[in-house]
Amino acid sequence: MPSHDTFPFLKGHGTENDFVLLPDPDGTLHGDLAPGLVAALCDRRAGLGADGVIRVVRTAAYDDPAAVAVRDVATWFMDYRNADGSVSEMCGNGVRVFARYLADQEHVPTTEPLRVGTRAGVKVVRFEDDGRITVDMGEPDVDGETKVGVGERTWAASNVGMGNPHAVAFVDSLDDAGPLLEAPSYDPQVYPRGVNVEFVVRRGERHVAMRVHERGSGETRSCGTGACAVMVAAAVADGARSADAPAGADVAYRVDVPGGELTVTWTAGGRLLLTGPAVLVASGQVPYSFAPVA
Ligand SMILES: N[C@@H](CCC[C@H](N)C(=O)O)C(=O)O
Repeated sequence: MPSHDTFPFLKGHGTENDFVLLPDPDGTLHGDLAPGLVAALCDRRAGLGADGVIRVVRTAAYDDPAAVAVRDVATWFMDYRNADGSVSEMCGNGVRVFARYLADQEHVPTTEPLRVGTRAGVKVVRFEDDGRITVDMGEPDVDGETKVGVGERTWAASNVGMGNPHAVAFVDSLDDAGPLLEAPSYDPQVYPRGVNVEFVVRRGERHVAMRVHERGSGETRSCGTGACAVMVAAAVADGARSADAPAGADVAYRVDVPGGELTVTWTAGGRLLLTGPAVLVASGQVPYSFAPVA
């Protein structure tokens, strides 16, 4: 039962990339959203368990420059935090779950495009007739080759920016990267703020499968920005699109992740559209006494 001793939460996921949502329309939780609280909420044994926390706040109620900058065009801002409490610019699965929350709980219309503020700019969301959600993820930043490693093994990787950083490595088998209990190694000069690393195999024509180790969260069951980065690396490697001259016909890839299936379309105009499911699974109240003191 809601009370001033508790704050509300919801739990949701997109292809099993799971999130704790904290409805905070008036921005009253901001001061309390310390990294320690985020990490405690995401703890799978002692907390609610999640890959990240998404605070749902009105742009008008948040003084982050990214929210202030988009107040004229977006009512809502996705304040995304990784499971370790760190801040990220963007989350492709999270923004679909965020949109699902707004539709179900805040009654935003699903018949027209929804503009969501994020630290990577405004994302336009469309609700599909089949229940899936499509997000215009913008134009990728394709920035050459780098290297990633796990233990003794290293792989060439494509550096693809999706608002957040990604390194995409094609491997012979998804098992090659091992259990991914630790973050893969990467070049800190290329990625001074860390990186999300995707391992990819081909499954067929315009069909790939991936695993991901997410910056700040470890191995997860899916990553929407990661699926976009993987699609871009695959389309460029296949000659389906060129990194330098992305204009052409729309190209769509199916991207399998451990938690399901995503579709990424690289439009003729050079933008990436990410389509996939988004569900809310639970809601409840967290006692303020749960919050760690430090
Ligand atoms: N799972 C997300 C990405 C979340 C942020 C990422 N870990 C980062 O630090 O950049 C997605 O679906 O895109």
